[in-house]
Order: sequence, then structure tokens, then C-alpha cells
Amino acid sequence: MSETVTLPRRWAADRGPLLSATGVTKTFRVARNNAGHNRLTALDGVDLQLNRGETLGLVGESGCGKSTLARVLLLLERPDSGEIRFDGVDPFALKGRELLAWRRRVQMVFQDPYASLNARMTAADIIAEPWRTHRDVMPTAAARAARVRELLDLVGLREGDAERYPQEFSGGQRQRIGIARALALDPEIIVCDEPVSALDLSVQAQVLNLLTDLRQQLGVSYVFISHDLSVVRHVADRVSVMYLGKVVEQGPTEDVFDRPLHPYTAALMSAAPTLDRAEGRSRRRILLEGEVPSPLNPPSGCRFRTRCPYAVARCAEVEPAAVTAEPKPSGAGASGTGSSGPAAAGTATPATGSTAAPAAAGAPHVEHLGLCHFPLDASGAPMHS
Ligand SMILES: Nc1ncnc2c1ncn2[C@@H]1O[C@H](COP(=O)(O)OP(=O)(O)OP(=O)(O)O)[C@@H](O)[C@H]1O
Repeated sequence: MSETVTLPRRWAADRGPLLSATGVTKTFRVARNNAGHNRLTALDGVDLQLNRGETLGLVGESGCGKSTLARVLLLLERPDSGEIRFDGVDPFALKGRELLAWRRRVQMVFQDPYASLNARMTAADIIAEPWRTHRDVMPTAAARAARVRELLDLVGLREGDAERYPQEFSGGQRQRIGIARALALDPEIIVCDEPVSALDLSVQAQVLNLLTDLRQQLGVSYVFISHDLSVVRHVADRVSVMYLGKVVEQGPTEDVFDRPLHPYTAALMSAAPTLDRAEGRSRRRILLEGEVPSPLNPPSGCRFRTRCPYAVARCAEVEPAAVTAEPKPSGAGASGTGSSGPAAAGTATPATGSTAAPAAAGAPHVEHLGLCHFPLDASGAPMHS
């Protein structure tokens, strides 16, 4: 492999917000059995932030809205309400060529490298495909050919691979072609939708390492969707946990995995595989019963209540407030901000009337969106009843 690449480097010292969603709601019209239509709420007031150069893991059970959120962040799906800010701009306020130019900045790596690559196209044609839509990026055939060679090199493939067809490659190599295609437009953000779940375990680590290397080299940011929590723990700087169209908790990966505040997160994490045997033995498994309710008819109040081991009658009436638990300086109460009013973790009561979780002394910053009435301590036990 050659030592240098000519792709612009953009490793950002500035880790401020690059892309944010505020109160994003997305509904779909779905046909009713007999007649007429219902509206299905796939995203319900989602708040999310992706910082420059970071990997944000997006986790949650099937149907919770991860792909819909990804499509909104890819600027492919317009939210019904709420706001997307990308580098300080609302891209949905743009039209035509301007919107197209912004779309270039967010690309996607798909789940299945077997289905997502056209078997009739060579690797070079697949990688060059985005330039057909964005013609100004690589206007000449010579520039396109040179850039394909660079991109092949960048993802660990050989120049000679350019004229081979997808079926001549292994799964891991195909995913490398998919990654090269995503890089062709030199994006700032790549949405990776289960990028390694279709690959053999032995190959998964190689592809994850490639994504990590590319982030270092190019300064690209990732939204990383995965149902595999051990993969998310490995790659993500921060994690957003979704349940039934809402982000219920988000924070630094270690905090969310090791000190979850929301009972849904605690249940998810309690089932996550761990290499640490002692941790695996001591961990209390929280079993969730039943299925995720239909987004056509979500539960009143706290939408997790129908499966929450700690739910009480009040949970049907009250939509939990959003609270941010801050590190608590020794001897002082930590501060928090709720969507329905300010609250101080450990000392204050959110506007809904539920009691906020006391933040452990020196605990790291965790945004806890959708505070439940029975926050859990680090061992998974309710803090108060
Ligand atoms: N175009 C659409 N029309 C109608 N309903 C949709 C549409 N897209 C998504 N939905 C519904 O929105 C909800 C969220 O779906 P979404 O695919 O975003 O979830 P997900 O978390 O990505 O699930 P999975 O992990 O299975 O891909 C689901 O109930 C789904 O059926």
C-alpha cells in the first residue's frame, strides 16, 4: 500500500456539535385494515447530537426508530417537526442543488455487503457511482480513475481489484468496497447501519478497525447503528439509547454501559455480552417481558412502563421529564436541566413530580432523557421506591 493519500485530512481538534436533532418527530401514514389511514409515530421528539470526529452509537430494539432517524440525518426524510442543524445550518430549509450539495456531506455504509453491491458492476464502477449524481466532484475520467485507486488503497484493497466484480470478493472485502463508495464524496459524516452484522466474527474486527483508522485519518464522524452492544461498546464514544421513537438516555459509552440510569438501558446493558467473566457473573440480569408496543398506539405516560419492572400506576399518567445529571462536586448538589423545567439531580424534583436520581459524587456527565420514577443504582437496584 502506498504511504500517502491525497484525500483532504480534516481531523478536527474542535469536537463541537456537527449535526444535531432537536425535538425531531416523524410520522408515517399507514393504511388501516378496513378503511382510512392511521398515523404511525416513528420518531417522537428526538434530541440527539453528533460531535465532530466522534462515533455516536445508536442502539435499541427493532422498530424503535433507528433507521428512520438515520434517514432523517442523511437528509433523505424530512421531519414533520423539530429541527436538524448541520454545521450551523438547517439543511431542510434548502432546496434543489443546495440540498443535494449538503447531502454529499453525509454518506452511508449499508448492512449487507452482499445485497448492497450491484453484481453487474466492477468495484471501480461501484466506488465511482456517487460521482454520477455529483458530477462536479470528479469531472474527468482520469481524475475518477486516480481517485478510485486512492480509495481502494485507503480501504486496504489492491489496485488490481478495480476491475473485479463483487462476487469475486469475500464479505469483508465487499464491505471495504461499500466503505470506499461511502468515502467517494469525501463526507464529514458516515451513517453505518449494522456495518458488520452480516460478516463472520473473524472479519468483523478487521472492518471495525478500518473504520476506526479512517476516522483518525480523515476526521470523519460516525453514527453507528448496531444491535450488537459489544460492537457499540468497542467503537462508540457516546451512545444514544432509543425506545419506541424516543431517545431515553444518552451519554459517554462507558457511563451508559456501566452506570445506566434508565431502566430500559439497564435491561439492555444487563444482557450485553462481556469478556470480563467476573463482571458477567456478578451482573444482575433484568429480563424484559413482552414486545415493544406498537408505535401506532404507544402507551400513555412513560412509554416504557408496560415492560418496566418498576412501573407503578403513576407511570401511566406522567411523561417523564428530561433531566441531565451533571458531575456532582463533593458536598454539593449536581445540577440538571429538564425539558419541562430545571431540576437538580439528587436535590430537586422535576416538573412532572417524579424524583430525580441522586448523582454519585464525582459521577461523569450523563444526559438522562426521560427520567423514570425509579432510577437504578450502579448494580441495577432501584434507588428508592
Ligand atoms: N416508510 C414507512 N412507512 C410506514 N411505517 C414506517 C416506514 N418506515 C418505518 N416505519 C415504521 O416506523 C417504525 C420505526 O421503524 P425503523 O425502521 O426506523 O426502526 P428500526 O429501529 O430501524 O428497526 P430495525 O432495527 O428493525 O431496522 C416501525 O414501526 C416501522 O414499521
